[in-house]
Amino acid sequence: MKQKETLWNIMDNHDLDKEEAMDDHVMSSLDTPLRPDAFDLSDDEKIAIIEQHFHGIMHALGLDLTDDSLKGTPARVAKMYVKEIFHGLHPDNKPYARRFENKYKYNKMLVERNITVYSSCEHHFVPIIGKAHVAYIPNEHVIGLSKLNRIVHYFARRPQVQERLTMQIANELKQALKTDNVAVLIEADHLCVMSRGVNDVSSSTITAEYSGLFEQDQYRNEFLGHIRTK
Ligand SMILES: Nc1nc2c(ncn2[C@@H]2O[C@H](COP(=O)(O)OP(=O)(O)OP(=O)(O)O)[C@@H](O)[C@H]2O)c(=O)[nH]1
Ligand SMILES: [Zn+2]
Repeated sequence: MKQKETLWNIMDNHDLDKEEAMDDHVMSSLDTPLRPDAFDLSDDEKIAIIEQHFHGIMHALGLDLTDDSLKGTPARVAKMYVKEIFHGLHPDNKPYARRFENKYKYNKMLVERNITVYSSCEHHFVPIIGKAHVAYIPNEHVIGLSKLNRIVHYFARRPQVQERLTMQIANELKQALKTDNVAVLIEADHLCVMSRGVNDVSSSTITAEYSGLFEQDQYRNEFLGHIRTK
């Protein structure tokens, strides 16, 4: 049972029947790679372990951890990881997007653009900073505007690659809105490209996912037109 609960916990799909989901669940490439025991520890237990390890990293770098300014850093970093920048690893922190009936029968495109993306590159653990633009064409349901931002923020607050972040957001929107008519475009700067390695401060990365009606040029172009308008 413990194992089953854990499998359920790592799933991002809140719409599936729980038992059915547990029976059917196979890790897909869309899932953030997590161990089955990922949620066996409490946040406080995780913070204590990370603090200890980060202390070790700073020590190995030769830093004096008795220094006033440095001594609190391991605890600060640990708390920041668990409670802030990797907050979206835990399904309990997933935003709940209540569906409302599409009473007005609005059947055109809704675009939420320039949603701030603060994420972390899973290869180097440095920031990815950018903007997400999301759109949908409703069927029977709509959700609150802020939930679109919250869904982006939730998936961004994980170690990520931009492609998977894009797909996870698109997938969640499809489930939350009960429609395939979803578009997600992310433009972002990767600090791992800008501040180290290839040291290119002028390049940026664009990823996009289009499904349902957005696979058609007409809708895709309308979406791209909206996000380009100032
Ligand atoms: N596809 C993809 N690659 C990413 C993303 N973020 C970082 N990377 C790349 O992941 C790769 C990791 O490759 P490695 O060769 O193992 O890392 P590295 O030696 O630090 O590579 P350099 O950055 O080229 O110095 C790098 O090319 C990064 O630019 C992302 O969101 N998507
Ligand atoms: Zn990186």
